[in-house]
Amino acid sequence: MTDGALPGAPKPQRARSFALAKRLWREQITQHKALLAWATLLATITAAAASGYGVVVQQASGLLENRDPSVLWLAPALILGAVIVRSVSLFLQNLATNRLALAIMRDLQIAMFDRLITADFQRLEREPVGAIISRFTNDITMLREGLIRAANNLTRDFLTVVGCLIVLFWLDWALTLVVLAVLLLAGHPITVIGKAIRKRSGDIQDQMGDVSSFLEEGFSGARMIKTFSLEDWSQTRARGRFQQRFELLLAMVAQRARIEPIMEVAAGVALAVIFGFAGWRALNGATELSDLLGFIVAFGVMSSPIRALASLSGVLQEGFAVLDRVFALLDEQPSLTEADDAKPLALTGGHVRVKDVSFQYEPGVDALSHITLDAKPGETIALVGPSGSGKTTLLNLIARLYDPREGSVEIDGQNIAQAQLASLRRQLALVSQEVTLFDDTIKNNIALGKLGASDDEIIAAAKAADAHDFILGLSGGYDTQAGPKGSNLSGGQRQRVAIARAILKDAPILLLDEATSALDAKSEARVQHALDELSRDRTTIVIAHRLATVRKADRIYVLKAGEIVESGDHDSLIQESGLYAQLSALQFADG
Ligand SMILES: Nc1ncnc2c1ncn2[C@@H]1O[C@H](COP(=O)(O)OP(=O)(O)OP(=O)(O)O)[C@@H](O)[C@H]1O
Repeated sequence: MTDGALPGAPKPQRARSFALAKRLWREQITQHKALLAWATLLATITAAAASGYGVVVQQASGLLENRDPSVLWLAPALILGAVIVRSVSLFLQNLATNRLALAIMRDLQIAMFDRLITADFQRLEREPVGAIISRFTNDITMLREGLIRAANNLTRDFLTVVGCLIVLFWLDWALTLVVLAVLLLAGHPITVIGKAIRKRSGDIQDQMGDVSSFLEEGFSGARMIKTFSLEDWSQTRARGRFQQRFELLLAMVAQRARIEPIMEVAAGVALAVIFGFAGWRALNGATELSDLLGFIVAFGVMSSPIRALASLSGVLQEGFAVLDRVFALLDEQPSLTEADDAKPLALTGGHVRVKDVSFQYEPGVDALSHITLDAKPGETIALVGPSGSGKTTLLNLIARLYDPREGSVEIDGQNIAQAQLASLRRQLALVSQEVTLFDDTIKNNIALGKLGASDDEIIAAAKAADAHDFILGLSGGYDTQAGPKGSNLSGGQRQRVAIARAILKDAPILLLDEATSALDAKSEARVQHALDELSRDRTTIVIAHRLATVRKADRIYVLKAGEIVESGDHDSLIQESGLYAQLSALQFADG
């Protein structure tokens, strides 16, 4: 270890920025080679035209000094020529760099979406939806701005500065060295400010994610907030977050605002030096006036891109902070993966066996411990138990949304951890009390059960789910929009649409989380009828809340604190007078 860094220690910021920029270049920017070449060419033309101003002025002044009449047409022509070339190339370059930045943002968004939509369920559950959305909106906007500024400044402005410096050296190398020394002195504080901005920028993006998830939660819980009169409470919470945002952004702006004055002072000092140094030499006859004029014009042209480059360091640091987040997301590895030699699940009847399964969400805390259960083809198995006993977790393990820590889940004798995920999920239909409908037509919502299903198949599924009549009663029939999260439908209607979707899927194994939400008696009867229809001839594992369901079940497993404490049919469990008998007395009292 020559640099004294500890193994595994975070890289210094500069090395990290370099690595991020290199990766962005390799993975994203070079995907658009033609656009990149075009933008660079235009930036070079723009820069050359700008740095040419100094030469034009120097030549024109020389002609004037010699009283050469050609100055009358040559000087304006050269200046106009340079202006026109610069304007046109500036316009085209702006278009090209924006296009490049937008294309990179599009590609990053696609890559982020692909990564997230295929990520583990556990990972998706961990991050609030608002924070995920903020990655696609706020992060990407910041990155786009940074990239456009970088693309413009790093090429055009950097080349302009280089061009001007060449002209300056050509006109007066000694003076140029003095000016450079002044400007380099200003570079140090700007680097320090850039580092501070980078640190804050990461915090700002995290906080934006927090604000977004707060907004998402707040507005999706509008019904609760209104009925509990929680508007004031909500406003207070919102104010706190917006205030925090205000303070974070203000601190950032205060950092950024220091850059301009530093550059202003540096430019002023440089100009003073130019006049002092050059004036002294002009008085001694060592400098021509035309050279001095040319020098001042070239310096003037150079100072605006130098300022832009200085403020760019802040923007770049913000961009790097976001880029860090984006690449960290793209590098996430799913923990739940498909084995290399995974085979499609070959279904013979839909026999589900859970063998000695244990699972933990938090290390050291068993959410499920040594669970063994058996659901033979066509059987209905009921899971019953107090809240938090692990029923939902068990269904999630069967759907392989999580992998068990110990033990295995088998379907028709095949360990699902060794089967191709898509083939496993094809054999399962999950109907949860939390219905997911999209803001699309009812027809399309049902068709998600089997993409490409014919209208006849969709209608048959809706009929079996007892949804056909209510759908026909809607103004647009099957083409009625379900509204955001299905808000145009009633709770019972939403559930029947979800059941129709599961019927259309026609999977041999049904995982059912029975609705506990208060549907009115008529609505509940219809949903129940639809569920009975769905579970016929399928292996059904149901989190049961109704007496009718448990009575009908071939076997009931009673869970308590992640363990199966009793199993058997309704009558035998009642006779045992254990937990089931107690739960049954409480829970199914009405039945
Ligand atoms: N995503 C999670 N992260 C951490 N712990 C979790 C998570 N989901 C559930 N748990 C914990 O695991 C245990 C089992 O939860 P689970 O949701 O499976 O219970 P349940 O029997 O379905 O409860 P309910 O009937 O109330 O829906 C609980 O103690 C719960 O707090």
